[in-house]
Amino acid sequence: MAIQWYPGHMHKLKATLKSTLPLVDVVLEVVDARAPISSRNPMLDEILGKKPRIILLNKAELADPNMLHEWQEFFKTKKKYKSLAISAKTRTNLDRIKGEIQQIFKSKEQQRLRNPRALIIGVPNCGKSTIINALAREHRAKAANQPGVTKQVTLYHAQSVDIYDTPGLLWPNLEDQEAAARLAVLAAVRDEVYHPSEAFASVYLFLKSHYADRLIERYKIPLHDNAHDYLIALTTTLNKKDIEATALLLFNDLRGGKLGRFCLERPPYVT
Ligand SMILES: Nc1nc2c(ncn2[C@@H]2O[C@H](COP(=O)(O)OP(=O)(O)OP(=O)(O)O)[C@@H](O)[C@H]2O)c(=O)[nH]1
Repeated sequence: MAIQWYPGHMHKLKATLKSTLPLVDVVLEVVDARAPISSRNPMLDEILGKKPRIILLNKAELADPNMLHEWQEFFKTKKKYKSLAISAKTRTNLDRIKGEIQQIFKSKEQQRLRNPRALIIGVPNCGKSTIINALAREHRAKAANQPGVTKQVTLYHAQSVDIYDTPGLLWPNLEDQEAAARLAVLAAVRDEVYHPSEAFASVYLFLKSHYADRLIERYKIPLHDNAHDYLIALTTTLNKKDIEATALLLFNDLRGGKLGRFCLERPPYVT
């Protein structure tokens, strides 16, 4: 698969975070609730160090509720950060983000002098801008360049919290091909950079073991042992041009909720 890691990005990420982290009280790390590990950059742990962090499992309204619950339990066991399942689209749990930020900020001396400051970070398409818009509503204001902060960072004054945005800064760990495939299915990487049939092959067994009934109900054909045979059969049934077109159609059905709420991975300790 042609999904690749871009080496220059880590250097830029480290440099930008080095100048921005001292300015903020908390980091909001946004992940996709349907693949919370694949949509994280594992090096972020090391770079963020001890900075208080809240992991936002966004797009929760699209995620399989049972698996989402497993993920929430998983993140609860991690002492390093808090976690919240949210939906920027349906505005679920957005007030709790501000509540959690304020709790972290409470221990700071400056609390009466200024708003808490949060840095929002996450891989492309995880929903950062939508979250900022939803949090800020009519109070949103984009500030000019901040001294000492690279141009990569923008400050928004939301109501009762200031949010630093980092567009295009964090890239997923695309060296892990399985994780990259999940991101491809979730539209977190551009369609041109991968072969849909290969991405589908990576998620097929997971879909087959957890969502077989939904696939059968929607496409009315039995599941096959391997992804390739299944795609060939489905291509004939749906009268598509080739298996790439069929895999893309399937992704669009998944992304559009036509196969119901789903996740593409479970916490490591769940078998
Ligand atoms: N269903 C659903 N869609 C969401 C949610 N949050 C964001 N989206 C959608 O996800 C897509 C990406 O959202 P953005 O806010 O642009 O994501 P971003 O992280 O700022 O993306 P980059 O600018 O690429 O870094 C958009 O189509 C949003 O409408 C959510 O909670 N639920």
